[in-house]
Amino acid sequence: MSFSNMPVVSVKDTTIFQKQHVVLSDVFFEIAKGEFVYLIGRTGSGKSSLLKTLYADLPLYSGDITVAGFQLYQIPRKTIPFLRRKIGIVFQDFQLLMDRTVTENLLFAMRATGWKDSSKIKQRLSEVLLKVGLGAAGNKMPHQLSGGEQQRVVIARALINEPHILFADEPTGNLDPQVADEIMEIFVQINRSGTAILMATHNYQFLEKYPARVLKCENGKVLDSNIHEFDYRTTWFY
Ligand SMILES: Nc1ncnc2c1ncn2[C@@H]1O[C@H](COP(=O)(O)OP(=O)(O)OP(=O)(O)O)[C@@H](O)[C@H]1O
Repeated sequence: MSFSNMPVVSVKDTTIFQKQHVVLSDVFFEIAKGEFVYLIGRTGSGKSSLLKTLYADLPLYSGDITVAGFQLYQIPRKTIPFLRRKIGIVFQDFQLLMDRTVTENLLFAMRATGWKDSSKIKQRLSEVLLKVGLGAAGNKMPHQLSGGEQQRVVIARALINEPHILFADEPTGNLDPQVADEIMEIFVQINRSGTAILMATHNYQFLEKYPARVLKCENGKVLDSNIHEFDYRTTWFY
């Protein structure tokens, strides 16, 4: 298989742990380049633990995971920043530096990931801000922005290095429904331009409005709508 056909995420025979506690076992799935996949399941079912393992925030003790070409089993600590440059991460809580402007927040992430050329930095800054509909907000402080706008900045930050995949952990969990919808629309646009997305969500309206493959954490396993038949609506309680 040539590298260009390789899945962006490949998980084989993996166990997901929180400390010594097994959260998920026998996990197998792949995510193709440019694919959009939802991650659902009741609270405590293991969605965040799975995502954290995929972006190497939790160690992989058992199984075989490759993300954006990086093997995660025993990945050296010094390699993790290079993995993180190939992926984007968006959380529910916005995690911006509150004492810095939007531009400074993005610059901080760019410098941390090796950007040096000031004209390229300027160009990429305006590209990512435009992508999230914040072309004019560069000089604002986070507290001058709404929750939805702050989340847009986080998405812009996650896009800086043209990630192969975005991992989003309930990215609209703190937003009201209208704003959540606008943020979801941004993810859809990002996906249409070729970036794979794995999004944990409790918002089943997204699944109805933007149908896509679903991975579901349930009873310590991960079910895959490509393989298993399940109706997410009848089990959507948490
Ligand atoms: N830091 C931690 N230390 C120990 N156990 C943890 C930790 N974080 C989560 N867990 C446990 O791991 C299991 C899975 O939790 P996880 O946060 O992955 O679920 P989740 O599906 O993302 O839930 P939610 O929808 O509420 O975000 C739960 O039993 C939880 O109590």
